[in-house]
Amino acid sequence: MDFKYKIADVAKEFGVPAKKVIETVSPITGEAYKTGGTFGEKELDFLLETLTRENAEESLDAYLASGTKQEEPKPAPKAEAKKPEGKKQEPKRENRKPEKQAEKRNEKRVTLQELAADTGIKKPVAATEQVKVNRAQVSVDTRTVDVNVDKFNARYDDLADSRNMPNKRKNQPTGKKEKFNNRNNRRGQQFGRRRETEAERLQRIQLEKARNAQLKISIPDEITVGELASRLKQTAAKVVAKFMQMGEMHAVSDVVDFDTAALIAEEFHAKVEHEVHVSIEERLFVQEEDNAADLVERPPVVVVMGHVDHGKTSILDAIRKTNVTAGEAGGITQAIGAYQVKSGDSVITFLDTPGHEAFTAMRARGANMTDIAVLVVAADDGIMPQTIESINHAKAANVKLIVAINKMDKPTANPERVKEQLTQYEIVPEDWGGDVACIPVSAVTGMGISDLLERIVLEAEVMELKANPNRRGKGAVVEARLDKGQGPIATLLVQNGTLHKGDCLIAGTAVGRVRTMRDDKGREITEAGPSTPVEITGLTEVPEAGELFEAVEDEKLARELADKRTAEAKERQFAAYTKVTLDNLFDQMAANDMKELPIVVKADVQGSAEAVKQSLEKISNDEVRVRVIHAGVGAISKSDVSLADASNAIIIGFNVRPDAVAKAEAEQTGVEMRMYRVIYDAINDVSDAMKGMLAPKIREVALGEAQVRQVYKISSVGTVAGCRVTSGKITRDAQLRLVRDGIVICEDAIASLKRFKDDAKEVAEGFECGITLEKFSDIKEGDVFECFKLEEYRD
Ligand SMILES: Nc1nc2c(ncn2[C@@H]2O[C@H](COP(=O)(O)OP(=O)(O)OP(=O)(O)O)[C@@H](O)[C@H]2O)c(=O)[nH]1
Repeated sequence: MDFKYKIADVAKEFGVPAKKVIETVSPITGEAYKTGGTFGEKELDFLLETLTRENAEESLDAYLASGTKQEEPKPAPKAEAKKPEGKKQEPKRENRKPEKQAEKRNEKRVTLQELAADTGIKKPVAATEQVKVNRAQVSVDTRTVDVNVDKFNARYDDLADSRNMPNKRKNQPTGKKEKFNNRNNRRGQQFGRRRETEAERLQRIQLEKARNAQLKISIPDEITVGELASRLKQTAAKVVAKFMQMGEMHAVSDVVDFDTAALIAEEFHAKVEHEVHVSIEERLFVQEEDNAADLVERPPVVVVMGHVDHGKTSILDAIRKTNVTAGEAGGITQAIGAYQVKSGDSVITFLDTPGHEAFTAMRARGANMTDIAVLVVAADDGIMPQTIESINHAKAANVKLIVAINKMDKPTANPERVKEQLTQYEIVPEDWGGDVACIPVSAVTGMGISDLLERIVLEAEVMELKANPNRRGKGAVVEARLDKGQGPIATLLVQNGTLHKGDCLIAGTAVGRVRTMRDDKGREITEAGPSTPVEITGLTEVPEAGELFEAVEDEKLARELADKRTAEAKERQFAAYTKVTLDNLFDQMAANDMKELPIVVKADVQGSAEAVKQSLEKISNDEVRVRVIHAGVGAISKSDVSLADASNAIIIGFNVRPDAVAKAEAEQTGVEMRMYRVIYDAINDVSDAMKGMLAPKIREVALGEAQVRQVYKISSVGTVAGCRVTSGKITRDAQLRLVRDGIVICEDAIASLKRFKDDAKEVAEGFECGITLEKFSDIKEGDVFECFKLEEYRD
């Protein structure tokens, strides 16, 4: 910024006539000035320079010595020190010793151009005009104090680097004139004050910091000692020492819980906050439990199971028909995989997914939709393998069981036999003193169907099934498909809350807004309460049956969660999902606090299945209870694998093999299947696994075969078999099995293996060798040596 100064003011301040100011400046700049006019900084600088030189002291020593001179008012500028030019030169001069100054005080003629260049004035001036300047003498004449230099120099003060100031003062010669000192003192005080203020300010800030900066740290549920130390801004050693003072020994890598860490942190006077990690799920889904006051009764959700051809579909049809005749509007146009029927004033929701496979497959995905399972048993057929499976699947899911003894219209119907058979599977009918309702029905004649419905309603009342309709809808996907026109269509069962048209929901990795919503009769509806099955469109992709869904407020967050789930699913594909296996049982017991080992047993005959089941259940110990959730006969099927998958069980096969589908399913789901031929081995393995001592499996690796061509008896060595290696190789450290006419005679180790007279490590195919065995000597010509080694392996 270019400052303008009034010439009259400048003259006044410098104590010289305005005319002199003009006369001094004008020759250099070449401009004409008026007394009442103004000029800029450069002119002022030049004026200062000239006046300073004119009033310069001959000798600084003399000047310093002349104490009285200080009183003499001199019309010299004294603000020079603050002018840029003066600033540039003054420190040089001040730093010089007086002698040096004297040496250098040679007068020198400086041309006006030089001076102008010095002062930064570019305007050409007459070369002849010369000003007598003594450069070495450029000094601050501080004797005149009348000049109000601050007026001109305030901006320099502001710009002045306070760091330079102390030096400046330090370099000031002592014994200056009083006024000089005074002014300097004043300035010194001024700067001193500023510095003091700065120091005070820093001190104050530090004090404040110390006071307020009581360290605030957040500690998660668990934290390592090292991490705690770093959050406390302490060394780990100090924190460990603090633990020791409190009577706890911890290493830096040890993990301590929140309470312990908080105690230590408080010892360091830190303020502790509990660090809570909020997952997307926690932010997205309603976390509060429903208030008891908000809960209202909801219809029971029922599924029908049973052996093939015992009449599941027929019963469901009969139920629907009963309902239609009862005047249900909308007719029989049941469009979706779940529907509601009325029994009296009550409503029952049926899942139209007959069979325990679908039921368990859904359960495997986390959906526990069913409250009651109707077990259909044909009165003429009695309990069949799939009936047993159904019983076990229902038990594993902990659902209420009602038995429908079907085909009662048939003359061969024998309900009593069915009841009797049921007791073998711990299902005791009511009329035999148990708690399981057995309702005789006929899907063909419709007999007993209403009794069955009434019974379902009764059981539901006892179960006090309740839900809160005044919350965002959540539930499970019953089934889903892709429609060419409408995109993904999903049948959902609302389990709690109310789902509205337009709601945003997430089901597994599928997100979207409910575009259309239809009930089980195909009617458009706008909202669906608890236990209501609906068919919706609007999802981005087809969710899997059994997937849980929930309506959410934040669609963006829901999409984020869907992405996260997709990524997790991919990760799971790569990292094998750790299912319980006998190999990892012990670790899983420790890590997951396992209290129960569920097992599915399959055997060749019922007798062995029962025997295996009982023997296994007996080996329960204090930590883990072995529970056989299903013991069946026949090859291991897909249904067994899905049951094991849903219940995190292992499968034990006794004299049976898995079928191809089950094998593939087990591989995919990571369900362990172990096959045994001896019950004792199965029992041993399970009990060893429970103790964490499961021996590794051992298999035989065939190395080669050799045929005995000749037998020599040598007194000092024993029996030597002269052999020819017919396949593979014979190695010195391997085991040998002696086979004679297809019968294994013995297994032994090789005592010596020689090629001619030399010891050999191994002999390859086509070569001859001499073999002696460690124990067995009755070797005969024509015997075959099978060479093998045993190898440990894990599945
Ligand atoms: N007599 C008589 N026959 C019945 C009754 N219920 C079902 N059936 C017959 O039994 C056969 C099988 O019935 P479904 O309803 O298909 O049996 P399901 O259990 O659903 O069979 P899957 O779907 O193959 O598992 C059909 O031929 C029915 O007509 C009944 O109460 N009485």
